[in-house]
Amino acid sequence: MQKALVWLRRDLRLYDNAALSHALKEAKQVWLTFIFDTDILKPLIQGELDAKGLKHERRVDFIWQGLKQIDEELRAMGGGLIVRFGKPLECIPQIAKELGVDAVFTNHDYEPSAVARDESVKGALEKLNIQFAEFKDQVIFEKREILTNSNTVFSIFTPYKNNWLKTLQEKDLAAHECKPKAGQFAPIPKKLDTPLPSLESMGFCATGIEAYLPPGSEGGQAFLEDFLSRIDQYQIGRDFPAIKGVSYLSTHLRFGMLSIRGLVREAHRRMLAGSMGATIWLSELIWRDFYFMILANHPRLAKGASFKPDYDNITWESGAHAKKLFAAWCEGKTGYPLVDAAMHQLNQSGYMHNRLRMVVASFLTKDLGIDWRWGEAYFAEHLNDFELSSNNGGWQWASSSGCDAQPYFRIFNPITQSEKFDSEGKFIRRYLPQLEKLSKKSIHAPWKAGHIELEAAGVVLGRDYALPVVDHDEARKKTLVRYSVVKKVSE
Ligand SMILES: Cc1cc2nc3c(=O)[nH]c(=O)nc-3n(C[C@H](O)[C@H](O)[C@H](O)COP(=O)(O)OP(=O)(O)OC[C@H]3O[C@@H](n4cnc5c(N)ncnc54)[C@H](O)[C@@H]3O)c2cc1C
Repeated sequence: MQKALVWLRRDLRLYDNAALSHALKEAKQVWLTFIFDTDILKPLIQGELDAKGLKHERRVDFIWQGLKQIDEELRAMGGGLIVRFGKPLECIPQIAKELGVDAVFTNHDYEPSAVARDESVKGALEKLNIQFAEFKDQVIFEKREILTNSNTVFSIFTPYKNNWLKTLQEKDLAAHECKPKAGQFAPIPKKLDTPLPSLESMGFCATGIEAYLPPGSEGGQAFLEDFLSRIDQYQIGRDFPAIKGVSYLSTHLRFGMLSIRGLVREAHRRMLAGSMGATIWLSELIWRDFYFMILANHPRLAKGASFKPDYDNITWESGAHAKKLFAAWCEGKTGYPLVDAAMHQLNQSGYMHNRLRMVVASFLTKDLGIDWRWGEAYFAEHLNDFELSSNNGGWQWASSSGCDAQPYFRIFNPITQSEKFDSEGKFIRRYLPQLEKLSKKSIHAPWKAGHIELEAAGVVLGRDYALPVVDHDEARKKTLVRYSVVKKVSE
């Protein structure tokens, strides 16, 4: 093949990239492109805007900085990245035609809307006699590669994981070599060689995300190295949000700035060498594959369906009261410090620790009685690492409607969760400085503290910090009644 175009989407790296590797093997000249999709980005420009009318959107900034790195790397090798702000269905065939390529190479995306987009782009390219070649890249095993003995897809994690581990071979983890020959990254023809569209020109402002989340493969690699020095203790620290126990790699993984094969290779090797931390971490990476597999096989989940249809019979709170409770949850004003600190972490940084995602999701659905879909949508808007498959999986796990979810009668107590996983209140103090002076006993439930302690700590409840919006014990009883419809339907 003479010429190929690689279309980058959620695989923003120039190493161990399946589509790029195949293109470099098959074509004499290779170009790369990325499209800032107006169908995805335009709806984001709403709500609060800055004085220039620009949206503060960390993910767009993070992607933009990652692309800048790729462009610089490619230019150093004689090529460059062709970046457009438009509709892929129009841009990809147009660029492919102008370059005169024989094929467009890309990696699989499993979200139903992306699958539909790729089908249309493929159709448009076919009309131009241009091949569309797709590859597995962002997971180890996809779609129907891991099946039960009766050839069905798994819906329970542990047997899926066991089968996944049994199936795994060295070739599944081998890196896709991406070594261009001299001149193989072809210079961009003048007509197509426009500068990277600025964030401003697309309606976004710089967010400063790079200060705490260095973008690109370089940033991901630095985070990975830091984590590998701690991985053996992962199982000890991973549940405690105040300590640096987890990898913080989810956003780099989300945008493919790191290769999943590289991460699994590291974890697997260390697991075989006896590291408990690596064993548990590998399990988390398998959860990621699991949820991708679930979404690929159950696309209805992207349309708001409960995995277990019975759960669609639940009547959630509605009306002005529900909206008020939801606003308190979003703004971190529920009066439950661990929940509120977690929501502040999300709002301030775009990240929330896994333990806290479980706590706040349980609180929203089982303490406030609010539909998990509201929480799912809020996370989708605010998480830097937002991934439809894992987010949906996580919310349906917490609300009990998901595959392999926690039983509906298991209701996290936000106070005991706080006492157990933030016993000193260090995480709470970081995000709720107004509670800083409360004792480690009172900080989990300030309304239980005596007047003297509150006064000494300078806290007036209802002024400096919210009074609890619900009583957990009462909410728990209400939830058991709310979920009883599920029990009745299932019986
Ligand atoms: C309600 C809810 C919503 C969630 N939404 C998302 C989301 O939108 N995007 C996302 O990547 N994860 C999501 N998760 C899973 C998990 O919370 C994050 O992956 C994790 O907190 C990211 O931090 P980390 O990279 O430090 O994780 P680590 O603990 O270091 O884990 C390493 C990697 O394993 C994967 N992983 C870990 N836990 C899970 C899990 N439970 N399910 C699937 N993959 C997992 C992630 O890719 C993560 O980066 C959600 C969990 C819940 C309960």
